Parts: sequence; structure tokens; C-alpha cells
Amino acid sequence: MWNLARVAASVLSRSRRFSTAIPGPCMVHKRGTDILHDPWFNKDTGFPLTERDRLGLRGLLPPRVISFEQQYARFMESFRSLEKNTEGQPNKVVSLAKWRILNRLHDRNETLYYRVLIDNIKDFAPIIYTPTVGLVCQNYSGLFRRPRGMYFSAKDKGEMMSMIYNWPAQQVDMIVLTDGSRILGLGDLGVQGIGIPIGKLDVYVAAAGINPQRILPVMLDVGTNNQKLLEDRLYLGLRQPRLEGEEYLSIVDEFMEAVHARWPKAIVQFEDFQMKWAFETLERYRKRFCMFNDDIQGTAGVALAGLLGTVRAQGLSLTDFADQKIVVVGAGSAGLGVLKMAVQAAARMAGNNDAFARNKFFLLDKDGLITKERKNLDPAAAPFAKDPGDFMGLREGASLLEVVRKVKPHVLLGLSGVGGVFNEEVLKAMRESDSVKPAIFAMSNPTMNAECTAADAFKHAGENIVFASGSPFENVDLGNGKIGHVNQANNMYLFPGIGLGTLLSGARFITDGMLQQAAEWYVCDNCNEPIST
Ligand SMILES: NC(=O)C1=CN([C@@H]2O[C@H](COP(=O)(O)OP(=O)(O)OC[C@H]3O[C@@H](n4cnc5c(N)ncnc54)[C@H](O)[C@@H]3O)[C@@H](O)[C@H]2O)C=CC1
Ligand SMILES: CC(=O)C(=O)O
Ligand SMILES: [Mg+2]
Repeated sequence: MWNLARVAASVLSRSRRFSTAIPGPCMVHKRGTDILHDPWFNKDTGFPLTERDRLGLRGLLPPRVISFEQQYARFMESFRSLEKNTEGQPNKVVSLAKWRILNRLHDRNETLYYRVLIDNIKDFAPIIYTPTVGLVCQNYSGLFRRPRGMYFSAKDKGEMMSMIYNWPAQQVDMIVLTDGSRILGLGDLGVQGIGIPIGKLDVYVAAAGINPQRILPVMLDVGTNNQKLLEDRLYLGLRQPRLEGEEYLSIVDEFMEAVHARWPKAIVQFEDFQMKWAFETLERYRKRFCMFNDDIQGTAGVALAGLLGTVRAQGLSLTDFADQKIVVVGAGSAGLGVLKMAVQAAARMAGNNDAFARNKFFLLDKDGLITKERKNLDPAAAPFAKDPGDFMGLREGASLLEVVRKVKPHVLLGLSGVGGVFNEEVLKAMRESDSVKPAIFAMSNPTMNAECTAADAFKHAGENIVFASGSPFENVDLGNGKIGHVNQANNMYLFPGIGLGTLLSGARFITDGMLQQAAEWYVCDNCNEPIST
């Protein structure tokens, strides 16, 4: 499912120092019920009699030893009967029931949890990750039973350096950090956003084999501006508006310094920060700490891999990418990250012709086409703003439909967070694309925020499209024995490789070059080197 060896290899090739990150043998210092209540070490009824004696467990478990394989089979049986028993019930009920049964196992016995996750990743990824993780975050305060990861709040200012030592593991390799301010396309979910770091780190373990005892999900709770949550009596986070400006940054600074002091080599993945803080923190920390922003950089890498893959699917040479016209809908952290990396790749393919490459990209936000006439033009979007009237008379704020009709793009890529913006008219306009195999990437998450469904894309834009979505959709039956294949364009296909490659190489920093190479190697089956060098 994941082409991680390739991604990790490309990161290794870009980093200078090599060291080993293979964990050493693990000593258990606990005894008796402390072991049974510790999901890292608990084997449930699987402890053999010799271990029961050695660890003070004799009498604390039913006498029969049930092997790991039997426990595995029993869990899968329970899961399958849950599926059967909930058939026909609303999607939300079924999804949360599946998440609960997996979460209970995670709380009890991590070894078994990760085994079933790894073996059944196709079935379980949509539960522990998008789309169900979105639902879990929305309902987190009500679903909360046991804590997972760490919580640093604005009230902990001055305490973080000592708090970091409350984490029980000696070594942490991989941290996913959020402030909950832009969870998927669901907006500000405050402390409830912790579900995202948990889900992302589960993917690290399942896909990259990162040691689960060396991961740490972190929530930085600086308040929330979500009025509904502030009024919710069960809400588990700080009931105050979000910190802003220097007050906000001082909390993130303190956390980063605390992490670095205890685990200088830990990688910190910033996840689901609202745009202004996503860009600002990336610039602030990228040359001081081993960190990256997944929404800006991870998404860019995976989107570029998808875009290049589409060129290959069209039977063209990869360097023909430079000639493709691409409409990007959404000028936030994800859209701008994709645009920056894609323009860089196209410019190199066009002989370092940046202006030529830029010309081929069209950027829209909620106010339509972004041109240099835009009032309060965001500096991050400015490099991609068009000269008004430059392309077939397209004006500032032109609608998506008008842009698609006039540009006839090869690719329509959505990172707007708005479900359905690729409506019937827009999709039908893609039939006039200059490409024989146009690409439609509805990358926003979760499912209800996707710019269009897979079925609508094939129905309105035609059967010969390349379709990809951020959250999974079923393949579409096109009739006459034909299938409309659905690909998933989600940064989960990249970030585990980035983390693993960085860890194995001991790279001190994560550069754009590493991400770019990871994307390009992904699609380059027979290359010994990236395509664009
Ligand atoms: N598939 C993947 O791997 C990833 C998907 N995403 C998804 O992308 C979405 C956006 O994420 P961010 O860029 O971080 O959010 P953001 O809030 O920073 O940016 C959203 C952008 O969309 C624009 N927008 C809003 N309504 C629009 C409309 N009707 N038409 C055109 N543009 C519109 C906004 O003006 C803004 O520029 C989210 O749903 C997120 O889940 C984000 C990262 C990775
Ligand atoms: C996939 C992801 O990182 C997002 O939707 O934010
Ligand atoms: Mg994200």
C-alpha cells in the first residue's frame, strides 16, 4: 500500500549523517497488575506460565493460556460480528462503534492492536484515520475514557520543561503536534483535535514500523474560538479564546525547547495548525529543530507524486508536466504548499524557467481567482497571483466555473475544505479539458468536505478521468463491466516515509529537497535518481 522504502530511501539520499535508530531490547520493570494495566506490556491471557511466575501474575489471570494468534482471531471475530450486527445503521453509529472496539484494544494491549492494524490496514485506516477520526475529534469530550499522549496548555507556561519528564518513555522518536485550530476541514476543535496526532502516529507505526513506545501525540491547548465547544459543559479543554501573537508563540517555543532538551533527536510533525501559524511556525523552527509541517510539506509531496503519476498515466514523459495547466482551489496552508512544490518541479523541468512554470498554475480561494489586483493579497499567495486579464481576459475574483471553462485545465485540484465546490457544472466543464485524461483531485477531508464525490466526478466529467480524493471512496461501477478507479491522495502516503528516512539517517533537519525527492521517486519506477535532476 505504501511505497515507503522508496520515500525513506529518497530522504536518506538527501541527508548527510547516517546512524541507527533501531531500538534495543526492552526491559520490563513492572510486576503484577501494573503490567496487566499497561498496554505496552500487557499480553492479556497470553502470558505463559513461566512469565506469570516471574512477573507476579499467577492468580491474576484465568488459568488457561490463550495464544496471541487465538486472541487475534477472537478480536477479528468480534470485529466482523460488530460489522454484521450494525448493518443498515447510520454511518456515524457504525463508524464510532468500530472506532470504539479498536480503541478499547489500543487501551488494553498495544501489541495485539498494532498487529491487527497492520494486517488489516485497508479496512482499519478509514477508522483510525480519515474519515472516522474527524467524527471522533468532533465527539472527543464525550468519547474520552483514558488519556493518550500529552496535553500542554496555556496554563502550563513555565512548567513544560519539567512536565516533559512526566512522559514514561525514556526515548521518543516521533511526535505529532497540533493546536487543534484547523482539524481536517472541520475547523477549530480545540483540545478535541488530539485525535489527529493519535491517528497519524498509528499510521507511523503501521506503515513505517516506528516503535510504538517511542511515539508521542501532543495537544497544545491554547484555547478555542469555537463557541459551541466553549459552551459545552463536557468540553475537556481550556475554556478561553485562543491565545494570539507573542503569547501564542511563547507557548509553542517553550514546548519545542522542552522537547529538544529531553529528546534532542525527536522529529516533530506539525499538524492541522491554522494557516497563519502553520507557515509562521515552519519558518520559525525549521532550521532550529528537526520538524516539518505535514499539511504544507507532506501534502505537497503527495500531491506532486499524484500529479506526476497522472502525467505518466497519460502516456507522456514526466517532463511534460511543465506544460500542464493546473487549477488549484484553496489558497490555504495545503493549497499553497502544493503550488510551491509543483511550480518548483515544473520550473526545473522547463529548464529553470520559473515564469513559464508559474504561468500554468491558477489559484483560487473563497473569493475566486487570485490576481495581483486582490485587496489585502496574502503575501504567501502573492507569487502565484495572476496578472488580471492576462489569460483570456480572466479577471480578479473570476468564478471557478469561468476559470475552468476558459483555462480547460489538465488538472483540477481541490484543497478548499468545502464539500461540493466541484459541482455538476464545474465537472461538466472539465470535459472540455485540453487533456485526454484530465485529473480531478478532491483532496479535502473528511469525506463530506471533499470537493466532489467519486461517483459525481465520473458521472459528470467523463469516464477517462484520473480521480483521487483525500478520504477514501469506493471504486465506481461505470456499467458495461467498466470501473472508475479511485486513488487516495493523502499525506499519509508520504509522512511515514519522511519520518522513517529522517530517523534512520539521523538527519538534523527536514528540507524541502527531501520532500521533493520523495515525491519524484515515488512515481519513477525504474529510476536510479530523481527525474528532474
Ligand atoms: N488530502 C490531504 O492529504 C490533505 C488535505 N487537506 C485538506 O485541505 C483542506 C484545506 O486545508 P488548509 O489549506 O490547511 O485550510 P485553510 O483553511 O488554510 O485554507 C482553505 C482555503 O480554501 C479557500 N476556500 C474556502 N472556501 C472556498 C470556496 N468555496 N472556493 C474556493 N476556495 C475556498 C479559503 O479561502 C482558503 O484559501 C482541509 O479540508 C484539509 O482536510 C489538508 C492537508 C492534507
Ligand atoms: C490529511 C490531512 O493532513 C488533513 O486533511 O489535514
Ligand atoms: Mg492535516
